[in-house]
Amino acid sequence: MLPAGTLADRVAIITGGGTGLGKAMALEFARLGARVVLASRKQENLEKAAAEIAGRGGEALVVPTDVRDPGQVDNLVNRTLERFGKIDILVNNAAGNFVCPAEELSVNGWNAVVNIVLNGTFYCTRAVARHWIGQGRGGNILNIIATYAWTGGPGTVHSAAAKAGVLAMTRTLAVEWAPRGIRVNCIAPGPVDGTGAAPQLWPTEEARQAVIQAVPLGRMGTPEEIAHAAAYLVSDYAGFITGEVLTIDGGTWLGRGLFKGSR
Ligand SMILES: CCCCCCCCCCC/C=C/C(=O)SCCNC(=O)CCNC(=O)[C@H](O)C(C)(C)COP(=O)(O)OP(=O)(O)OC[C@H]1O[C@@H](n2cnc3c(N)ncnc32)[C@H](O)[C@@H]1OP(=O)(O)O
Ligand SMILES: NC(=O)C1=CN([C@@H]2O[C@H](COP(=O)(O)OP(=O)(O)OC[C@H]3O[C@@H](n4cnc5c(N)ncnc54)[C@H](OP(=O)(O)O)[C@@H]3O)[C@@H](O)[C@H]2O)C=CC1
Repeated sequence: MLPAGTLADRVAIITGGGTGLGKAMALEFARLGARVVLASRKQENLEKAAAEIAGRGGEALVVPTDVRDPGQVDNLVNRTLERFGKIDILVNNAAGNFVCPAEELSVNGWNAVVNIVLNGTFYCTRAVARHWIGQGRGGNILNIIATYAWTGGPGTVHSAAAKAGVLAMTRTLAVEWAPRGIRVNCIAPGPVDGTGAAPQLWPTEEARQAVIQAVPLGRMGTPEEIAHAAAYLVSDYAGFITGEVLTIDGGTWLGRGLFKGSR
């Protein structure tokens, strides 16, 4: 666990910050001293998370935002600057997902997920980086992807394709903006319990157990485990890391040996 004060005086925008991993990251960043800006569509979720942060002595600004709309993203950046005067960290965490055979996926279904995950990440990234570059200062971007960005993800072609795009965006911008002092990294979580993923991806206990069976460490991850790693990557401790993917999946994407490693 990083010491309190690690993110002192930092201002962090976290998309999808009202629930799941986004909320866990917001709580952890606030514990470390950051002021956090929570952005997603549902004000009620954002307000609840902000109240929890305030209850622990932190400071959170709520800006209802649909990341698919570049105008709303500009508003997010402007509201953050009005309130805090600067931005240090952007976490592109917002996502949508559901399981659907590719041949049955509608054009709207494809667009709904790709627009949130790939386009939304670009709109937020561009808006924040334009500010940084205009000010001649650096910053930190963390993108939340998934291991099927490189393994493929049967049943989730929209999300897998979009996350692969975000991975390529991360590596591209890490190099393009390194001379600007902007670091760009990813976390690729494996299955994590207690978030909005559950009803979409493992809606029954049977489905959940089937997912756990695929994890060499034999359990799902926790939102807090992802949040601790996220805090490290956006902190000065990770100052020489850019363009990287930190996989936190209990060994899942590596698969199993044929003769050892079976549960
Ligand atoms: C070997 C096993 C290894 C296992 C390893 C597991 C690792 C886990 C990896 C997980 C990686 C990623 C996880 C996540 O991203 S979790 C995030 C989950 N959270 C959410 O999805 C919350 C937000 N979601 C939403 O807002 C919605 O679900 C949605 C994405 C659909 C967007 O909402 P919106 O209101 O904009 O969209 P609509 O409801 O109007 O729908 C748009 C079109 O999409 C079609 N649709 C919606 N749901 C489904 C479905 N379940 N099946 C098929 N189609 C669907 C909908 O019908 C609309 O299309 P049409 O207009 O054509 O009808
Ligand atoms: N949980 C898991 O097992 C895994 C999760 N991930 C990734 O982790 C991240 C967080 O997911 P998780 O916490 O599990 O799920 P959640 O459903 O809890 O989080 C998704 C968040 O995205 C927000 N969101 C969705 N659409 C939009 C939009 N158009 N504009 C702004 N915000 C939006 C939602 O808020 P609202 O509805 O208010 O807009 C919600 O807070 C995602 O990137 C996901 O792909 C990756 C691998 C595994």
